[in-house]
Amino acid sequence: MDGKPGDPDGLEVAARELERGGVSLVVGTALDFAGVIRSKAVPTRRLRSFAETGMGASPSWVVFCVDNGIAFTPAIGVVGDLRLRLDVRALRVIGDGMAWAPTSYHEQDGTRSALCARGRLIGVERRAVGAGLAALMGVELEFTIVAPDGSRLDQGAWAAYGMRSVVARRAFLVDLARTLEDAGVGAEQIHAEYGTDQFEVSLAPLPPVAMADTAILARVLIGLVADRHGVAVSFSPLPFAGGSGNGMHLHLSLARDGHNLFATGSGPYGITAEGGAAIAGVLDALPALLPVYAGSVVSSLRLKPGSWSGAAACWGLENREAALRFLAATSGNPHGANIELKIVDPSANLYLAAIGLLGSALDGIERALPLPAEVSGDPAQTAESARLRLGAEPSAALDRLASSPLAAALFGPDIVAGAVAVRRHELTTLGDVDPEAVTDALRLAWS
Ligand SMILES: NC(=O)CC[C@H](N)C(=O)O
Repeated sequence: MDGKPGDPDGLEVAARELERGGVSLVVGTALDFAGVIRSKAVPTRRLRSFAETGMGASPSWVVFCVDNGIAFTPAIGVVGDLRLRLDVRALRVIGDGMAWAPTSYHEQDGTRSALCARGRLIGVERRAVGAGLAALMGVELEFTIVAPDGSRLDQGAWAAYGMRSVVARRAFLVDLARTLEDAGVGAEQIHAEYGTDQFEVSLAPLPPVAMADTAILARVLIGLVADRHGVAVSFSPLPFAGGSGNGMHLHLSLARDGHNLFATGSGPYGITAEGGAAIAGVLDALPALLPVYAGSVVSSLRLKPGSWSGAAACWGLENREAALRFLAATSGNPHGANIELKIVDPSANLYLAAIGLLGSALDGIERALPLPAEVSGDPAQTAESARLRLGAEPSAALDRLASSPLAAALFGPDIVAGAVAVRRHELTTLGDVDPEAVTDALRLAWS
């Protein structure tokens, strides 16, 4: 759209254009630390106000929990008011009379809030640029179609990656493809996954903030289209106990002066010294950052060996059991060499997860860490499999996040305390509940 922040007349003009185009409601989304998409909406006439003044939101918005409880911390209480400001540069018309844009949290004096995960990711992206690195990130969104009440749909038509699965859900998929195209999301694939009624939408690589914004838009649209077809979607990391998990795998490529750090060096598969250091940094930080990537009470149920969720703290070429799958530069890989963090799931706050991945890669480069040994087979079969295992002790992982100097540097102490508090709330309220009951309770929590 034409209106730019600081161009008030432009925003007034843009609002009138949107109204003429049938847009009556402008919705801004914000992710809380539990990974739930929260929103504020205004009549289109109020576009400028949403972008410039922002709409009020209590600081507690960032620590809302999956059950809508609030995990207060010493710094995040009932007093105070933040302003949610719409980033109109990312605004898209999404149909059904609505337009959407991401928001950032600001203080009342206009400065960006220390609790704003999106603002922090903007900072980390700038840090990469300042270090002479071009970072691109891609994301894969897995989800499961369910009945509106969260129960299973008819399963008779399902085959893993099956053509008959596509035929059975074609009305939804065709509408989804068109809706994603109309909103400019840039989906690269829309396909049936392994689990019953599980699908995946993968998005083209973008700079980190744009990637996270676009992924949230895609999730909103997937839910909107599902609703049009009388179904719902589960973005739970494990919708049904004993079934297939939903990942939100994050890809990262890094280039210096146009040279891909994972393809133009003399290490294995062409990995450069800096590329190896980036891989080492990401792996080194994994134990501490795990709750940022896959921290919900159902995430630990997904992170099991043999589920392609990458539950082992290692890397390997095309290794789907490794937390970091390495994708080499080949003619079959149009986006070039990159690393895929497979442990990330849809309960993550994607801004925080992107900060973790990019920030720990930059940390590895700054410390010039050596590339760790590759694990080329199934990590569960190696002698050190117990040491590599991720996700087994969620409470200990929260302690590691709370005391991690890297996490404090990347996210700031207030975000770390808030992120730990929402996950502790889940462990306290649902940690002892059996897998059937907890997957039932949270099936639609991230929808
Ligand atoms: N194709 C795949 O890689 C499946 C991934 C798996 N669904 C997960 O939980 O991450």
